[in-house]
Amino acid sequence: MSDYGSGRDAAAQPALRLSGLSKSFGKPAVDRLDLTVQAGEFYALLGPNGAGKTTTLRMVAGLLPADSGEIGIFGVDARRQPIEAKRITAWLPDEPMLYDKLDPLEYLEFVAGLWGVPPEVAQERAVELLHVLGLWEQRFERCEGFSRGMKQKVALAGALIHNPKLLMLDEPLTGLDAAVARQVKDLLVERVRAGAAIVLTTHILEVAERLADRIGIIHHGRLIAEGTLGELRSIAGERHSTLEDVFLELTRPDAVATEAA
Ligand SMILES: Nc1ncnc2c1ncn2[C@@H]1O[C@H](COP(=O)(O)OP(=O)(O)OP(=O)(O)O)[C@@H](O)[C@H]1O
Repeated sequence: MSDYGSGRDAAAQPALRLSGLSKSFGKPAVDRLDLTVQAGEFYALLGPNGAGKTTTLRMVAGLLPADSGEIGIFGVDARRQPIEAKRITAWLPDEPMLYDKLDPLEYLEFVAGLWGVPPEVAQERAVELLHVLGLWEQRFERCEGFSRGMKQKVALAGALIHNPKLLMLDEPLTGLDAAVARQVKDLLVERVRAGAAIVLTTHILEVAERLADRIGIIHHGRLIAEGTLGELRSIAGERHSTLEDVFLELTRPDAVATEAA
């Protein structure tokens, strides 16, 4: 059974449904974006620099007000019920901020407190996350002395401490060495298997190719293609065999928008 099921209504709803989501900073950054991700699905959101990925994730996480459109998270209207939506959503920014004077255990205790997680539950989850992410030995060391990858793992643990059902992860694997990246990937796959949904942005196309159930390509704030790797290959044309080929074909400046646009 799913670890995340909380009644029939939540189970029947997509984990994330964006409809006509828009945000402009003078010019459109996200432009009438429609996107649906199901529970138990690993979704990779790809796009060139400045395509609108981070802006999209920040709106879903409730950190940036949308200009228009709808954001549904397991049936919760995130624009009208932001607190309820945040309770079930994790947000990992591309450059996470930690409280450097805290050690990982203290940090997780602090974050769990913000979410109102009961201390005994928080303690159990913190122990598990620190073990899974290979941070147990460093649990009493201040984060200020940590490498970037270690800080990234502490931030990820913090993002997961309230057992969110939807994980919005902005470049979670960038800059991690192979061993650390493997730990993080394994943890994410395990969460998806347990019924959570993940939306992950990455410029590492191999990550999307290997992990994602579906891939969306965003360009100029619009979803220009979406599907499994096989489906994207047929959209781009059969001669494009790798995701890199497909991505470069679909996002080249003179490419014609596809059916997903
Ligand atoms: N706070 C802001 N103020 C003004 N413009 C912004 C702001 N945030 C994003 N933008 C603009 O919105 C567009 C989309 O940016 P966004 O950060 O969402 O892209 P991205 O796909 O995440 O890019 P990258 O892959 O480089 O991280 C860009 O043109 C960017 O300059």
